[in-house]
Amino acid sequence: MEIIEQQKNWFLQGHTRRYAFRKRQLEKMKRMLDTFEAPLLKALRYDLNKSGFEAYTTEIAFLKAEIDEQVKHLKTRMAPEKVKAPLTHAGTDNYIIKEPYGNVLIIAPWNYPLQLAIAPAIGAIAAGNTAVIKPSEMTPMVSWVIRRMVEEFFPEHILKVIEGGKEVTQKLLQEPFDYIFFTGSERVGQIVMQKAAEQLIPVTLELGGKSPAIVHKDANVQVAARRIAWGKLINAGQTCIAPDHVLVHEEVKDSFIEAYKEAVTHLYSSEPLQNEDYVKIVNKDHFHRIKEYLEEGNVAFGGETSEKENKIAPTVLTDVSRDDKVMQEEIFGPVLPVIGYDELDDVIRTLSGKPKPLALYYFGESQKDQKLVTTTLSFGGGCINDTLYHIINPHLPFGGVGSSGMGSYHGKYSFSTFTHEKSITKQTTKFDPSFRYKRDEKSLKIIKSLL
Ligand SMILES: NC(=O)c1ccc[n+]([C@@H]2O[C@H](COP(=O)([O-])OP(=O)(O)OC[C@H]3O[C@@H](n4cnc5c(N)ncnc54)[C@H](O)[C@@H]3O)[C@@H](O)[C@H]2O)c1
Repeated sequence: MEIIEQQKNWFLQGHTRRYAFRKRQLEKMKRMLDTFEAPLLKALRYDLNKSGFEAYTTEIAFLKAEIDEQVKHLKTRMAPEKVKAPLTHAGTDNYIIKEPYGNVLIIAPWNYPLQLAIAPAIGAIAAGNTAVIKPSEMTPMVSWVIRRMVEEFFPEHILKVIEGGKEVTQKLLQEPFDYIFFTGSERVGQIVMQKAAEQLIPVTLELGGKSPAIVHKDANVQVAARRIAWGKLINAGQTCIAPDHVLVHEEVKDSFIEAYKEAVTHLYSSEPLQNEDYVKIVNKDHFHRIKEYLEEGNVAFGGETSEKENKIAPTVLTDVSRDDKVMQEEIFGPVLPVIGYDELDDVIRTLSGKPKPLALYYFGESQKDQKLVTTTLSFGGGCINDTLYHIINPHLPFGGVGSSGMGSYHGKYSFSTFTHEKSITKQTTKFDPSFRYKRDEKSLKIIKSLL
């Protein structure tokens, strides 16, 4: 593809290695977001019915904060890093060169269509790469605005947006990119990794999964319900780290459901489907997929749907079984199965046997139990007594593990994701210790003592 050749050639000329260049591009990105704020908000409303508040806080503000963070630390992150050396290396200098990979491919999903297309690009550009972004075809208006704004602010040999569906992505996956950053489903993540393997292209995979919330008997149930409702219902549950289902101690199960209902009413009124800021389900296929889950359990509250608007009310399902689809698939919608348990150890045992989720949320006051859950179970990241908040801290790496992904980003982790750390030992020519050239007893003794 011609554009990839252009980006590669331009990269090889060395422009992106300079601090001033990178800083300028990041500042330009921020101006781009400012200039296109109104069309972006409109497009997010059109594709997903995101309110101005939700669209700004979860997409635009997030990106601006990420740009500021990268600019603030850019010089330090770019600089070669001096490291220590063992005595065998007396006289040497040892350092790591922060080398950009080159030409990066970013593939984005539809649920935070702006944030998840641009956040990796911020990291890629900060680290000195050129990039091609493939936004999601499922949110066509947002993708169109992303393409238009990037075209207006960036020459295509630095940053280029290519719109299209899976055929376009598959074509792109045949190109000799130097790095692939994919956000999306586990199924497509496997395809991307297989294609990348053919050319041994390094990848980051930001995938999904069923992220559980655990509410133990010593939890502040009101607070837990409010924070779970908030994290579940932002974007109508179409969030990769949304709590997928709740495992709640039997002693507090009823009070949790009651408190969750109150929290939902407080957030979206008693008729959420009438709330004009309540996010819609992205398309009819997903609408029907989620609606079918309602048949699988007992609707404790909610359950209303509007096919005309593609909306599903916040719903609590009880009496689901582990074989139900709702407990097998990533829900990615506002339906919350609530499952009771008696022993925390049983919960840990059950979760240990499942694929590693992208997030896990534990609610409970005992520090011993908090430690037990967070250190025994493997998951991408999460919170104690909250949901989603870990993703907003740029000092924490964000990413999955196992089936929920590999690699991480945000803040310094974005910079290092798009950077090859090249190790250099600079040897002195002032002396040349002879022990390394000889194979006698004395040399061996010296080497042993130095090591
Ligand atoms: N870990 C994260 O940060 C994160 C963030 C958001 C969403 N997700 C996950 O993404 C999923 C939802 O997003 P989605 O439905 O857009 O994901 P998806 O995997 O269907 O699509 C993601 C991208 O891959 C492309 N694609 C789709 N099918 C393809 C194919 N057969 N070959 C090549 N490319 C293909 C799409 O065009 C899109 O750009 C959920 O599983 C969610 O958990 C993860």
